[in-house]
Amino acid sequence: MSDDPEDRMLGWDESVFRDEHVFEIDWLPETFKHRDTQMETLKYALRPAVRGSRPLNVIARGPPGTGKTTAVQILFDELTAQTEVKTVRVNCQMDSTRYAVFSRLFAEIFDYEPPSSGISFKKLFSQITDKLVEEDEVLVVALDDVNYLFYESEASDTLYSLLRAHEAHSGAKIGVICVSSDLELDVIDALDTRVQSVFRPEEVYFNTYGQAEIADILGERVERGFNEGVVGPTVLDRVAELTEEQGGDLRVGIDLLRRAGMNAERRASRSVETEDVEAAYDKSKYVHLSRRLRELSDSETALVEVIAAHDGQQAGDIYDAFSEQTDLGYTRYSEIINKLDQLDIIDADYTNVEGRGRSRELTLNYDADAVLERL
Ligand SMILES: Nc1ncnc2c1ncn2[C@@H]1O[C@H](COP(=O)(O)OP(=O)(O)OP(=O)(O)O)[C@@H](O)[C@H]1O
Repeated sequence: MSDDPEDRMLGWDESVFRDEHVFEIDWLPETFKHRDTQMETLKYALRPAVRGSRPLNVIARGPPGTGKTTAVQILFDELTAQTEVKTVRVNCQMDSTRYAVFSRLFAEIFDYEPPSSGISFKKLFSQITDKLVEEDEVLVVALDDVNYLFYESEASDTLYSLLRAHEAHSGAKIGVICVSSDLELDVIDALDTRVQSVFRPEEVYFNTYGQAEIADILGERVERGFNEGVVGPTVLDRVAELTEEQGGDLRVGIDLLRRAGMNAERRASRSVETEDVEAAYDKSKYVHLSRRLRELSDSETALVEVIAAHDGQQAGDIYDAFSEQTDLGYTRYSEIINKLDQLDIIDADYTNVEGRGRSRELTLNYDADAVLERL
């Protein structure tokens, strides 16, 4: 083996990382900086629950990766540890219908799944509310990524049932926190009027972090995640800068740090340099895309694949290619297009086509290879 340190490999027991877990997506930060105002409003809204009353409802909005889920998680952990309030966070990407949301509530409240043979929604609903009344419990439900309920046209029914629970079953006390990262979606406006008349939420906005805030927040991860002196201020600033360029989603920064650390180890270096960050950026900048693609159904994934192969073509022509693979009708096809458009995976803009009137042109918002690699 050569003596050149560049050619050396790090031993198994040598690492730039002190604790790699802090770069995992579900790691809950110990300090939650730059979110005091948002946390105060959330606490204000939830305080009645601690006194045994129905809390205020909340809409928490803001771009991806600005700490909305973390805020809810921290508050829910506190409520569970210190009070009698029951809390459930529903991930609406996974549970995107009213029935699925209530099945999740059932499972969390009873500690076992509802019968797999299926029971009517009415029964599911009344078992949950009966139990809350019986135990005199207040339930706070966070509908995380609530925008997915809108994409499936399930939002109004779901919220209506949750918000009217106290009337339908006298005394059931439920508060709702709607979390949305779709800034183009006006949650209240998009609900049926019957829901609007009972939904007057407090609004909490999670603004994008600035570069200095990003560096400050990521600094904590660096301290906990890397050994001392591995990541210097120049590297941290570059990570913060690139994260801001990608819309300020902290996930990009966290992923960049981890990948840069791995790149440094590959070079057998004990410190992370900006070149390791630059090399990681090509992968890290796609964290949004990976996350969105991961949650798609089989037919949605199939359509993304077809669009990748026919990027920029008209919706009608792409449907011809798509229908060779699936037996979905044009209506469902259009719904999937709308969803992919709302998720920013594609653009579906109307254009005038000679002799055919107005038609939608479907283009991927990302490099086709980057998309296909992640499906
Ligand atoms: N102020 C903060 N301090 C420390 N870590 C943070 C902070 N804000 C966000 N994070 C971290 O950034 C990542 C993304 O945060 P989170 O999931 O809460 O964002 P979000 O706004 O809910 O995103 P989305 O809308 O895409 O679901 C998480 O790993 C979280 O720990």
